[in-house]
Amino acid sequence: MSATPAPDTVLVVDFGAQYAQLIARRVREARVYSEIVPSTMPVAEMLAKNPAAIILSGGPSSVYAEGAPRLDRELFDAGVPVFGMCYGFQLMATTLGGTVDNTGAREYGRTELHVSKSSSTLFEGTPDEQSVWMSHGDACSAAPEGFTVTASTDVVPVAAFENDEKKLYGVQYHPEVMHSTHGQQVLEHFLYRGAGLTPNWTTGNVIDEQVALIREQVGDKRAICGLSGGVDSAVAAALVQKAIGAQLTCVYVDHGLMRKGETEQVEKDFVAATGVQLKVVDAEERFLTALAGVSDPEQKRKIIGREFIRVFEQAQAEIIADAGPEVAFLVQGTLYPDVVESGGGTGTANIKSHHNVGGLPEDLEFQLIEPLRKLFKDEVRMVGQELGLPDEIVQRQPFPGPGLGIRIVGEVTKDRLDLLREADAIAREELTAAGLDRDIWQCPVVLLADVRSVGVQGDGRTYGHPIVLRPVSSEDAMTADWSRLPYDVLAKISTRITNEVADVNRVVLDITSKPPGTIEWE
Ligand SMILES: Nc1ncnc2c1ncn2[C@@H]1O[C@H](COP(=O)(O)OP(=O)(O)OP(=O)(O)O)[C@@H](O)[C@H]1O
Ligand SMILES: O=c1[nH]c(=O)c2[nH+]cn([C@@H]3O[C@H](COP(=O)(O)O)[C@@H](O)[C@H]3O)c2[nH]1
Ligand SMILES: NC(=O)CC[C@H](N)C(=O)O
Ligand SMILES: [Mg+2]
Repeated sequence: MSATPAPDTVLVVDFGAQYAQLIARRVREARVYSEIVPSTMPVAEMLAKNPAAIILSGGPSSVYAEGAPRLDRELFDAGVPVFGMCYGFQLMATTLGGTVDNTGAREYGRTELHVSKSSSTLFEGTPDEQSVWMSHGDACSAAPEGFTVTASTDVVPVAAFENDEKKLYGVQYHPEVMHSTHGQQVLEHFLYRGAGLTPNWTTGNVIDEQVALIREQVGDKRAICGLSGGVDSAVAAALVQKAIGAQLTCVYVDHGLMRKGETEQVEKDFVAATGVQLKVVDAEERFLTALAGVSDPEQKRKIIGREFIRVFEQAQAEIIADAGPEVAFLVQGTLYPDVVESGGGTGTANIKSHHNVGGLPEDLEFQLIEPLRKLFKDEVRMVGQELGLPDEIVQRQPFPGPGLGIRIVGEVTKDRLDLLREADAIAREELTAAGLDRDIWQCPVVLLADVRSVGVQGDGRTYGHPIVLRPVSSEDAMTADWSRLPYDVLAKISTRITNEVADVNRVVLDITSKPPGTIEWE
């Protein structure tokens, strides 16, 4: 059995850009399949992938500096359409004989672009004056021979160029960010007009392709899937179930770090929607014992990651003991950003150990099945919808695998978890009642267990803990902004938490974007 042929692929070459993933997403939004490769990959290897087009990302280096990442000229002579953005644009310029240096013409942020050739491939049908997002200190002062300059700004004479004959295009700005008002249109012009691609990639293709692959991989063995109630594992499980039906058993680990009502919800919603076999493991004592006395965030994360796998192994043994073929596979809801961040990117720093990637023990007894590892969250939601999962599952806000364990700043204890569960339930209830669930990406509720402050309640002195509300808006959790929630909703949450949750006498709002803050506090 063979899977469907690989779709036309656009390679996004990552020069250490903040936005390489965003570029890949925007290409997919244009319904063309894209993948990210590091700029250290030899050009021959890139071309061997037979890309339909190549996009060169931005990056922090200066093209003229020693040791700056470069590309073999062969890439531009191979007949593959190329679109350079910022550093990629500058690299294309210098490699092909143009001039780039530090002219003092720096631009950061919103900039007015003057389009001089609106009939060009990239700018056709876009206005002569448009807002674009710039972030550069170097500038191109002369385009390579054979290129037409198609746009400028008040400070840079060459802000875009094209060589239609060779299918080479470049812009100094960042068309991938929202603030570039016609960015998506320009990108689509490159893909459809420049590279001649057809917008036909859909998440539907992914389902057929993965179902075929998984059937082939699993054969007549069995698989388990860690099911958290979250979107990723629910969609992964539904996809694998479509492929191998009853050969799949889902395992939900109640590690005592879940929110109020979560276990019941998984049992009710997911089993009702899919009819999947579900094994619920009560592992609260095991996790809380392992976490006793630990307050360092990374240590907590590693302990939780390790205990998860041990529970899956135990479940595996129990399922095998029930008779039937070997349980050889572990299904995970790993997404593309997880994969890129844990090694694919160029020199990305390790900010937090995520329990399901990188944190897996060396002696893992399972082969992994990760059908979503090429997809972004919004695409996973689309796959879920196509698989017929209900909105309550597909549109759920993300909740981290380590659960409330990383929302208690300080040691994790049963009492503190119970307290936080109450506060979290109130916040969620009020946000839902106010109809705000779709407006926010997620709203962590955090207990500062080692902080106390003085309060007055019922004419008496209190010395209680603060609760932090962290509502954020985001597209993919890579960057986020704090949500401007209506004051009356915040007031209601604050009043209810301080009235209803013992030992909490203060509610504070986190108004930090990401960066510099992350979404979770630990
Ligand atoms: N309580 C749990 N029981 C079993 N597996 C879990 C549990 N929590 C997390 N996992 C596993 O870890 C993986 C990663 O968790 P993560 O929170 O990133 O994804 P998710 O919960 O499926 O989706 P979402 O990001 O929407 O919360 C899940 O896909 C799932 O396989
Ligand atoms: O499954 C998970 N395991 C983890 O260890 C983990 N840590 C953070 N998150 C979620 O990831 C997103 C980004 O979070 P941060 O800004 O805190 O890094 C947010 O959506 C977080 O809720 C996790 N999810
Ligand atoms: N964002 C970028 O790609 C910047 C490119 C280059 N480092 C500059 O400053 O001009
Ligand atoms: Mg989750």
